[in-house]
Amino acid sequence: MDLVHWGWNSIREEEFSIFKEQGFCVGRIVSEHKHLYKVMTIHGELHAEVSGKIRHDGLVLERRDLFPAVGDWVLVKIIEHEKKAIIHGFLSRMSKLSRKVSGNKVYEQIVAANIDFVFLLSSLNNEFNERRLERGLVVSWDSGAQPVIVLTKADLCTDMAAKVAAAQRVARGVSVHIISSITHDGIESLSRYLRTGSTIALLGSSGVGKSTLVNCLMGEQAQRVNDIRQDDDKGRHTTTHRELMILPNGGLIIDTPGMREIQLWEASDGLNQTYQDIEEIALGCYYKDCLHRDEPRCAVKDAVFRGELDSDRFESYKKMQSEFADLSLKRSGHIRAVAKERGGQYAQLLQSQYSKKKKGRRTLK
Ligand SMILES: Nc1nc2c(ncn2[C@@H]2O[C@H](COP(=O)(O)OP(=O)(O)OP(=O)(O)O)[C@@H](O)[C@H]2O)c(=O)[nH]1
Ligand SMILES: [Zn+2]
Repeated sequence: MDLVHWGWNSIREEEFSIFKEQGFCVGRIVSEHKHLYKVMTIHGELHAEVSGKIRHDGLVLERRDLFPAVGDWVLVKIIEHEKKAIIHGFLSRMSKLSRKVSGNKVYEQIVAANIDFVFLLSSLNNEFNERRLERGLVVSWDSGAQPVIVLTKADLCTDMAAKVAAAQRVARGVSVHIISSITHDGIESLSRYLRTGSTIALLGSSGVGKSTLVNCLMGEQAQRVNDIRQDDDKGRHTTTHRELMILPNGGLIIDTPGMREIQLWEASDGLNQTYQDIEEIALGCYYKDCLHRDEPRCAVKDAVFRGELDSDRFESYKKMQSEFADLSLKRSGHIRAVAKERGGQYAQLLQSQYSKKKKGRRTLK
């Protein structure tokens, strides 16, 4: 098995060399289900579980970021006679698509790691929504990967020009592709991203056509099997299909269930990158830390008033700004609660997990 097709390169090799000396084998997570993994290694695909230490630190210390995600390069020790592997850690993440876990908990859930491009899918039929595209762009930029807007179901669209213009208004420098996975129109234009070893994650609401696009790109090799039941030595458990797949013409694609809902996790570059126009106008606000709400001499509100900035776009920006502020508050509350319940040491660990992402990122102003 040549891992180059799975995204392995000289930078990874260098990082791995020290672990190699320690007897570790390396592999890439191709699927995950309830902390049971499938890992692609030079020996082929193996079932894997995390080590007791990762499980302990991840669950007891609530360090969810220690669990590997689809796309991660993991360090494993292979148990020959059991045909399985134990994951002891992973190589640094070049990018990660994160969201908040559902419910009241304030944990980061990593849905895909080490991605080069996020294909942000939006269908060109009645579900088309500029505001949703904006949210998707914020999340995509925050991942550290390059977003690409893919407008699907072109064959069902009757007002193409208006919708494409709307998408381009939102895109601001991000490439927009118009495709139909049924007629194959526009599919060829995506080939520039599908280079050997480059990883693409698909992001988009249920029904936008993610699986159909995967099938289309996979061509005749398409083998999307639904969840299957498998017997193994430990009894029956559910395994999922592969979520990281190699495309026949090069490139890898990730399609996981976690990519249906676009949920914010942390304010960082994403908001700035998506709303560069607002950031530029805001340079003219009287107060340096203007939130463009009740402050006097606010250039952004003036621009909306003069009709130079779309008010819906501004509202969507403000809404996400509030959501991020709310998340930040919840995280602080959570850290305080953890400190009270378990002591300062655990709280510090949690704090470091939260602040790790902030490093090197621009704040709003
Ligand atoms: N006409 C047309 N239909 C499409 C196209 N792409 C997808 N569809 C249809 O849209 C429906 C949903 O497509 P899926 O590929 O299952 O959507 P999905 O994004 O994977 O949905 P989830 O798995 O729920 O997240 C299916 O009935 C597809 O046949 C397209 O380009 N044109
Ligand atoms: Zn302002």
